Amino acid sequence: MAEKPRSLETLRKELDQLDQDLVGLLRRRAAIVQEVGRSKGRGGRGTSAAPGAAGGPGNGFILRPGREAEILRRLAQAEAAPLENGNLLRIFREVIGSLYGLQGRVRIAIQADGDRLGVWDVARNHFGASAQISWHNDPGAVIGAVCEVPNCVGLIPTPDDEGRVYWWRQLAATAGLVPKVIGGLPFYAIDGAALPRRPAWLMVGPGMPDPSGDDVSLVYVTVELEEMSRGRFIGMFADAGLTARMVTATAAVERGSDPAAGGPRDFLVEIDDFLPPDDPRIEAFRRRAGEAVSHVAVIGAYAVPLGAGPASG
Ligand SMILES: C=C(O[C@@H]1C=C(C(=O)O)C=C[C@H]1O)C(=O)O
Repeated sequence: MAEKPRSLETLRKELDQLDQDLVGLLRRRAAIVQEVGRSKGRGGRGTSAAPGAAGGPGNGFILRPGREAEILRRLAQAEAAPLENGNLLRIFREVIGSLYGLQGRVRIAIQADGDRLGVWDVARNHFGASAQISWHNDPGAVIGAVCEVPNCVGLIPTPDDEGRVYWWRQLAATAGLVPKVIGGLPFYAIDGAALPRRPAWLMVGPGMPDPSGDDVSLVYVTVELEEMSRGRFIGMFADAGLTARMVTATAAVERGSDPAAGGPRDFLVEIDDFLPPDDPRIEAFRRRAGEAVSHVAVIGAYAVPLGAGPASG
């Protein structure tokens, strides 16, 4: 005999009970997040990050995109049907974002001088509806906010060959508080669409990020040779055991020299792997390049977005 369909009243009672159960689980999660916050405040990092990681050891920077990427990757594998996976991820992003406040106040500084709607959506889908967003006209202002405002994360469009604002050079400075790239957005797509491997926006924070297990590092190099083809440059990384791709390079004119005269240029490359600043392969690259390069610096890393296609270029 077929089971008698349950009445609307019974089904709703069951939903009410499940909602109560979910609240109980969220309360438990919130209590643990508070404890993590206290541990960071005591100087514990609560993560297995490299020295010099986000905020510097003991600084207690709240937001750890590497750890969050790990969480989301695990959830993306969870059996959620009939709930769609993108919606599950969105719910958990809201859970994570709404609990930041238990550790302290997180702020998001975004560089957007034109259309704000797209990046607003990206930021809200990631940091949640309670995200405190401020807008800035140029990357320098975003980097300034990251340096001055506690627990502030910057969002700046990923550099490309079109851009003529070389803000990423600031991340290779050798003195003072030097912000680093700590992640990229969007990290997931609610509708399950394929995301580009190189995210459209870079997250900037006050120190090196935590590794997430599948990362791309960004490396800054000043090239002294006038004649340095991109191919030869990338080949020197390969000789050091690193898979590098060119992101962009400064124009000679930006460096205040005569473009016709050539001269040193700053290159931004990305490398498949998480590179701590003292990775021996960076030292190997430096030795291999010799006098051709004068300054090499890891300026951060981002977690490869969920479901991103293979690297190109
Ligand atoms: C709880 C932590 O702080 C933040 C909140 C997280 C969470 O809610 O799971 C994860 C990483 C951090 O951005 C942590 O560092 O583990």
